[in-house]
Amino acid sequence: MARMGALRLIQGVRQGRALTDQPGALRALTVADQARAARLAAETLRHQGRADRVIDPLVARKPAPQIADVLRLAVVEMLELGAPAHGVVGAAVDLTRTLGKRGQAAAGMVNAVLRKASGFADWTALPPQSLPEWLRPALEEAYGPAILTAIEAAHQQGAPIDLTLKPGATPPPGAEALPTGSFRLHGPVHVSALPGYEAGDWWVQDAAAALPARLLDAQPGERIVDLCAAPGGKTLQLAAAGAQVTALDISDARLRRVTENLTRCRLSADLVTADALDWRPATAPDAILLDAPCSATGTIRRHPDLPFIRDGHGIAELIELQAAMLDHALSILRPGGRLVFATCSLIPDEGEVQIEEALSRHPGLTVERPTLPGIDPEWTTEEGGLRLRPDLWADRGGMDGFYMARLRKAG
Ligand SMILES: C[S@@+](CC[C@H](N)C(=O)[O-])C[C@H]1O[C@@H](n2cnc3c(N)ncnc32)[C@H](O)[C@@H]1O
Repeated sequence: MARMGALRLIQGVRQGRALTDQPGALRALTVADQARAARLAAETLRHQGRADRVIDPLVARKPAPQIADVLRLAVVEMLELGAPAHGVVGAAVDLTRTLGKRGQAAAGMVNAVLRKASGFADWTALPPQSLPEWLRPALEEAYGPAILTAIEAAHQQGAPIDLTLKPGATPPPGAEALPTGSFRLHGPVHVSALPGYEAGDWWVQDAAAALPARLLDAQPGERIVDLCAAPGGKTLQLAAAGAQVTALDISDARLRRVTENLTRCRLSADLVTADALDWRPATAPDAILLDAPCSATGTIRRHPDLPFIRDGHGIAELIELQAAMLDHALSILRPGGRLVFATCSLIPDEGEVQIEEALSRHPGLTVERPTLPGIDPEWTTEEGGLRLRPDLWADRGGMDGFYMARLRKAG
């Protein structure tokens, strides 16, 4: 059942739907099978390029798309996840037979190909899944071929679970303390069963995603606006620091997640559903966090479906939206106040270039260079921002791609 569920999820991705946005695909499965299906689908997409390198020389002609995905699922299950070949091959043949006439006809081929594939010896030596053509050239230009390859290798590794702790809270047993203040859990974890979850002592947040709020350095009693707040990881950090937080988002549904997170963590903030492009507070805030909507290309290691469901369209509009949000945010900030701009993107036009252009549009605006614990000076950029990439901290399990900069408005 889990394999059928995984195949359905992958078919959804082929039609442009995110893995996490297919509520119907796994409805008939047990909770355990849903988890297995989701993992199998994600790992198959993460390793699709390598699976194809194993399969392509073994097939006489290109299989139909659904059959190709059955082959990929089985190859990844055997060679990456270490499942015994006998069971996987049999299940893949059965699954193929359920796929109508074309499936009935392909069952023998699937059996033969997978039997051969199960003996493939050099799986770990195969190059990782390449980034798609809509993204690869921009990243190659920005970082060069060696870093691009390291980024692709980091995507293949996936992502551990990082936690941000409330001040004074204790991390769950076995969590590794990271230099920037987050804690990291290695291996499969059932997050809501861990000590401290019910008490709201911590929340899940990638170590890189925790840095924009640290860079803002909220002080107790300060009025701070989190302009794109949902689901609320950064709102929780600002509220935990004792600031008076207004958490704004355009999506009511997403703001409900912020409420749930605040409630679990026994923290509070004022929630506002509004468009960050025209909302004006009654009193100018001391500081603003602008975690702007972006291409999310820094999160591919967590979302291996992203390269397949996007095609690069819409990025130019996002870049315009980010600049407009930045201008409006500066207009509502008090004179002398600070603003952290952040995006979980690897594309410089959504990061470094936004800040360079904002500086030229706003005379008197300055960048304050980051001086946070655990930050490598090499991560600081020319204009004074922080560029984080998935290949950094490779020996520790990487981090999400992010850009952030702290701006100071003229007094
Ligand atoms: C990158 S996410 C924010 C993540 C959040 N800061 C966190 O740490 O959990 C971007 C958010 O911007 C919101 N958004 C998009 N356009 C917006 C707009 N015009 N005004 C306000 N929020 C907007 C989206 O609904 C989304 O929740």
